[in-house]
Amino acid sequence: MSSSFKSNDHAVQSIDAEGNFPISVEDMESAAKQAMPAPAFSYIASGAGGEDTARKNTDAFKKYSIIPRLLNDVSNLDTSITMLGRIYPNPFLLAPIGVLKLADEQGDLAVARAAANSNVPFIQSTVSSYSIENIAQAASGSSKWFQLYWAKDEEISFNMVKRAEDAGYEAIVLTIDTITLGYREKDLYHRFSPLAQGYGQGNFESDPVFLSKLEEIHSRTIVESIVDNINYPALDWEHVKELKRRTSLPILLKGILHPEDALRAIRYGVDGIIVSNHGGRQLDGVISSIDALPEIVKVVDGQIPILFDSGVRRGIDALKVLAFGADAVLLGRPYVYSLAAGGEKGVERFLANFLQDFQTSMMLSGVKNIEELRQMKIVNM
Ligand SMILES: Cc1cc2nc3c(=O)[nH]c(=O)nc-3n(C[C@H](O)[C@H](O)[C@H](O)COP(=O)(O)O)c2cc1C
Ligand SMILES: O=C(O)C(=O)c1ccccc1
Repeated sequence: MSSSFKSNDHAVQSIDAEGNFPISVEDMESAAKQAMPAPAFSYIASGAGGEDTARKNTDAFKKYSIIPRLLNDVSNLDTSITMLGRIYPNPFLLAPIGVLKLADEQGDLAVARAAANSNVPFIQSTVSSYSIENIAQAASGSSKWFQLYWAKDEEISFNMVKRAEDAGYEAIVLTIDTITLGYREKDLYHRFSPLAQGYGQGNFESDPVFLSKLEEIHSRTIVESIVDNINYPALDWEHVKELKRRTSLPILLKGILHPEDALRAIRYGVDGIIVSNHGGRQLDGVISSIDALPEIVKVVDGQIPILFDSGVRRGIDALKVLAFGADAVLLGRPYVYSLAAGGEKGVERFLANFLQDFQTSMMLSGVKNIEELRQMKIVNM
């Protein structure tokens, strides 16, 4: 029960003496709320505007149902997928989430280690609390991707992409829905900006290109310069072309909601898309991610991988995403709550529970591998 996970001096203590940890995401969220100052918790949990889209993301899952097949010997489950020329043991990745030090002093380092120990790739944010090199070292040998917020001064972006390549990252995720930060009423009320407080500068304070530019503009602090750089409303399809010229890594676009944009991504030679509304944190009033998915799957027609996030809370949600024909699922807020509630061990617990929930759901749906799962019957009733 969440009530037994009271505020803690250090997050790891919220796994109590008996080794208990919250099971449901709802209880993890309560534990995280108790472990963090109110503005920080609210930053993570809330959405933009009236939070209608954030609410819809989770609600919309409930209206879809799976129709299971039975008597299909599911004693040997295979949860692996092949994507972008690699085999991944699970159809899950950890969504890029910035400023993770808000939840735990070890931030991304703890998450990257837990992800590595759980065989789940970690997507590192541009505005992570620790640097690409720190994280590569903390979780060496594991699968990692890099998420890019295009910088106004593009030499900074290209250098970060190069650093990710050098550190062995496997793909670049260009986030296209955050050309300016969403209008987040709760953060405005709390006057809370984690970037301004220095939680998101791991990749900048370690970047020689960024630092040399900073010296050119003496009046700017690191923080002012980061904020100025990642606000980039000029982002356009031409930048996608340019990014393709600059890296040999696969490029995925994160934040696709319109089928025409999915098709355009294919025309521009993009390697994959992530159907996402940023967890309802950007434009309130946009379609829920799961409602956007089926039409996109239809037009993309298997040409490139389709990944998905926003609203996945349980194994059955992930099952529905894959049943609609997506290739992989990104987990977001739940792992941040588990980090705040229990540090690195908390994230490991959450991932173990989530994978168990997912595998149980697969078995009870009568599918033994992800290809069978993607053919499963899903209805809106
Ligand atoms: C606190 C927080 C910070 C985030 N930071 C980033 C980021 O730096 N880059 C990015 O592409 N998405 C970021 N996201 C969005 C996530 O990648 C993902 O799209 C979203 O969390 C999915 O919704 P869900 O958490 O409700 O499942 C952030 C989300 C949260 C909650
Ligand atoms: O809060 C977010 O959703 C996000 O993407 C972000 C953007 C800038 C800094 C930190 C997080």
